[in-house]
Amino acid sequence: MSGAHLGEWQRRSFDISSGTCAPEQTADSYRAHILAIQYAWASSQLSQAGTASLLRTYSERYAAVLDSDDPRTGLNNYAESALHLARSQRNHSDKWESSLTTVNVLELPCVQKMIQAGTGGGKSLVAPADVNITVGQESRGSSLPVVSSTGLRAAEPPFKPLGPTSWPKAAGNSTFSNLQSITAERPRGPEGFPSHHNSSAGPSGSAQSLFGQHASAPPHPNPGPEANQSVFFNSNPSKRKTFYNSCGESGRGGASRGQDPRGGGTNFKTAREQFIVDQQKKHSNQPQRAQQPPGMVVAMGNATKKSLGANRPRGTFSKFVSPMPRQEDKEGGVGSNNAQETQPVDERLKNFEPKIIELIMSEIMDHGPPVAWDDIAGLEFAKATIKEIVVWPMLRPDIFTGLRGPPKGILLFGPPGTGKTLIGKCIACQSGATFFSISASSLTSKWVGEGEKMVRALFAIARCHQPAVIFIDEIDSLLSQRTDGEHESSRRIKTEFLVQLDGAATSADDRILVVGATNRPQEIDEAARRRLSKRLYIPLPEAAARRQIVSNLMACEKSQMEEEELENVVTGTEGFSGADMTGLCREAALGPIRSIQLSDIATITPDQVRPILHCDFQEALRIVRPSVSAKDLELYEEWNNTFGCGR
Ligand SMILES: Nc1ncnc2c1ncn2[C@@H]1O[C@H](COP(=O)(O)OP(=O)(O)OP(=O)(O)O)[C@@H](O)[C@H]1O
Ligand SMILES: [Mg+2]
Repeated sequence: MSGAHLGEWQRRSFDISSGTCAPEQTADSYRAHILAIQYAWASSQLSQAGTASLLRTYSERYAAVLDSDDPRTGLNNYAESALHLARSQRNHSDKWESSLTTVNVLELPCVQKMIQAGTGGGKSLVAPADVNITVGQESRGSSLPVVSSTGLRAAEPPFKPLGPTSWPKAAGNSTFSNLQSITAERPRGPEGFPSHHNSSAGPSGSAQSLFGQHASAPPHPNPGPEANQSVFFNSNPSKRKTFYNSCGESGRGGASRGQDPRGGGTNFKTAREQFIVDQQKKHSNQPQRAQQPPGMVVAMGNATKKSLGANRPRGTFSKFVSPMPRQEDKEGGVGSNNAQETQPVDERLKNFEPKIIELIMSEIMDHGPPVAWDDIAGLEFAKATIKEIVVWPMLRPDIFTGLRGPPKGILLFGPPGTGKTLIGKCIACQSGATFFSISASSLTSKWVGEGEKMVRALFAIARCHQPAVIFIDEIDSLLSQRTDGEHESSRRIKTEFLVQLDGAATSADDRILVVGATNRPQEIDEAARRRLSKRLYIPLPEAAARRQIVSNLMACEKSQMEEEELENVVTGTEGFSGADMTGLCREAALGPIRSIQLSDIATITPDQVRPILHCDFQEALRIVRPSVSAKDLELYEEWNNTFGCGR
């Protein structure tokens, strides 16, 4: 042996004999030893005699560790699994009596029918395709069909009195197939499936295993009492119980186990099946977490709105769900297990850390109250453009192809409080696309150093859930001009974002739209500006829009205002943003409360509160001022004239 091998050998021996190893480590070391010996022999480094002697020594030591039932020195895992197997064996002392008798089998209408068919020229009752079934063998010296271990016993030919000649010529398999097919086609009911059909097939002896496997019929996905009425009428209660247990478990755990034709040995389960069964038993009494919370899928025409984060709904309207995985989820509870099985992780996401995918998913917008286009006052041009480039292409991708293809990036810019975020919410509700709402600050600050991974994962997930809209509020903080002094990590995020945007823009097949919103369009990097090719100005609301905002808000309150009074409010709010208008209405709504005597405030009923009047608005107008200055407006107008896509 070379010096290197010898050194390794000695180190392992020392590891084992040092006495500080856990039994698992000792067993591992011995296993490694044995492998090394085999390897050395295979590469002619050890003689055969030496190999045999070493193997014997180490195999014995290895076995001693495995078999010892002292938990400090041994694993005893063989015993554990053997005991487990022994425990799960079915009870053979469970007496079984067949209720099949010669007489009652012959009385079966299906048998009668078959006999008639047989005597009537051997015409088969079923189409040949239906007869392609696995059935028992023919008993020697007789043309009677018999089922071997899974059905009628060969030792007791049940139709003896008739004699072989009374049976149709179609011997063996097809004859019995007829019996099976007829039985399967008969209407189910007590007389259709009498208790005669008792089986020795063991716990999994469902109707199908009783008669062999029907190849042309798919297995019942959820074998239940209805699908297995032959057992329902089994006279032996403990047999029935065993059957139902096995059926229930196979229905949930292993898809086809209930139809296992192996008969007696079907109690065997793989470790995974056993685990699932154990988990089901454990959780069967616990309320299951809703698989699909309300609002998770909203059908929009022929498109579907998937809210991926809806597994953990947020917002004031939803129940609090802890962000920490629940114990049963950790344990691989039934719900989570099923969910994992039914929603396999997309191939394209396999290179991303689950933590990052989870973070992106949890960032996906929870819509809260739905926003309709009519809820957005004014902004007619922006709304029409967005409908044209977002909603319709999402709904009719077949029409919006080639030059009509929608842009891959939109920028909504304008003064604060003009409804940019509101438009984002509306797109979420109305487009029928998977909507990702990520605030730029969460990408830049929350996971320092993870930012570019997040961006990559975000686009990868969006690609898996097309059509998708990625809405990035305050996009200026993500895509501001790159400067020399900026932090390396934010520069990397920007670069990654631009790369991804380019990818989304260049791939014709991808239906991913990035919508950015900002009130600082000047700060956006020129490369990003180019990629957000449709730049829509969201201006301050015009008079009609301001009127609509006030009317909409007052419609929900008790108010009394004449048309001229409303007009007066509208003219008095020139330069107000949508948010300012909302603020004004809130202030005015407090007017009636302020007019209540302090002594009455504790006792007054809601209907005794007077309606909101014009004077309340006049009062409110003294307090609420517009938040956007004329100078700011000029900047927006200028930027719009230079880079905007509006009229
Ligand atoms: N056009 C509008 N129609 C109806 N309500 C509006 C409109 N614009 C603004 N609002 C009201 O103002 C609130 C704030 O609007 P929003 O958050 O969309 O503004 P924003 O443009 O995103 O502002 P910021 O640039 O500061 O983020 C909305 O919740 C809504 O109540
Ligand atoms: Mg906003």
